[in-house]
Amino acid sequence: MTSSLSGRRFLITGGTGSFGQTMVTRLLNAGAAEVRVLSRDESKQDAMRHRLRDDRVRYYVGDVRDYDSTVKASRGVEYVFHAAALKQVPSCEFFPLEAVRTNVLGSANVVDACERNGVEALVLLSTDKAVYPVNAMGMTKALMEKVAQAHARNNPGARTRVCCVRYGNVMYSRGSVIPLFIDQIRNGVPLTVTEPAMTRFLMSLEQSVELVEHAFHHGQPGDVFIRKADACTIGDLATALCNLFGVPAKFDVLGIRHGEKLYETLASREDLARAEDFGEFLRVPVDSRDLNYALYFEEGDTNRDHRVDYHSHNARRLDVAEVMALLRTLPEVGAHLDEIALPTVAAHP
Ligand SMILES: O=c1ccn([C@@H]2O[C@H](COP(=O)(O)OP(=O)(O)O[C@H]3O[C@H](CO)[C@@H](O)[C@H](O)[C@H]3O)[C@@H](O)[C@H]2O)c(=O)[nH]1
Repeated sequence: MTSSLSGRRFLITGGTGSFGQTMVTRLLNAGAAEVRVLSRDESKQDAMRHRLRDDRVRYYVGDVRDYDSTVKASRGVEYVFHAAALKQVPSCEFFPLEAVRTNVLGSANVVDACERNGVEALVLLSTDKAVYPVNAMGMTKALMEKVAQAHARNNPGARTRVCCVRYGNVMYSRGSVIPLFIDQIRNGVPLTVTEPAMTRFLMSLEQSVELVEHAFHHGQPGDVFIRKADACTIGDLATALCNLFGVPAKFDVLGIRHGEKLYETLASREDLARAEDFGEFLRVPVDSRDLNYALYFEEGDTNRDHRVDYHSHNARRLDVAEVMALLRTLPEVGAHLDEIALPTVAAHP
């Protein structure tokens, strides 16, 4: 990816988040000429500015809900990664219209602004929760995928190549369960496990960035790219963390929260009927049949009946030892482990 990024100009919406910060650093290291960050929170931008100290990064305070913000931020850039979203499941359940405004209408603003400004490629970040969605976050991300696909289908001569990526839980992302469990371990309280048998796909931040890079290089208009991943139960994840920190595994079992599923689906059987398998990645091309009624109603899809969805209950399941090994590879977990391994320095009298 390095050579093709060198000298190019990028925009990352939601650029101060976990994904955004990793992507910004990667683009700078690859020699990007300019990386813009569009986000709402000026203080997070300020913290990032101080941390990076790189003139190639430009900060735009704004909101994807405001079309004007997206037009201004994407003017003159060649590539856009759209990560800005409302992504906490419980809060989207209580405020679904807010999720519609950011995840659906905001994403449509980004698509339209890119097209208007002649951006070459736009990659939108989706989630496994968009497949057979049961919660407002997943439903709005599913609609975001539809907005991207409709742009491709309705505009064969489009200036912007728009595609999506879909992935599962990113380990140690902000507000997610792993940092929460580590806090609970450090505070000596039982871990609040919702449902020990619940499963989730596990992915590192680096792997999510690689997926976006893959889509950026290989995506055709309307594609959805999926990265295959291993899964584990939440009970095993909690046990693995307790084992790593050398504390007994004690849980408070809370029960499933608002809008949660027992397992997540990365690719539906409908996706798999059209998907191309590239080993680590799946490419699901847009269903490009047009709205010609004869074709729409008479030319059915015969290829999906015997397929099984790809979900976190039937994906490769990591056991406790494997989850421990995976957690050890995360720099943030390593830092916590180093901290507790440090010998205590005797206080001066
Ligand atoms: O106190 C807690 C909090 C969570 N969980 C469980 O841990 C798992 C992961 O939870 P969390 O880290 O909050 O992630 P999700 O709710 O699965 O959603 C995350 O993962 C999605 C990808 O599937 C992203 O799109 C979302 O933005 C992100 O919040 C779930 O099974 C939860 O039920 C607990 O057991 N105890």
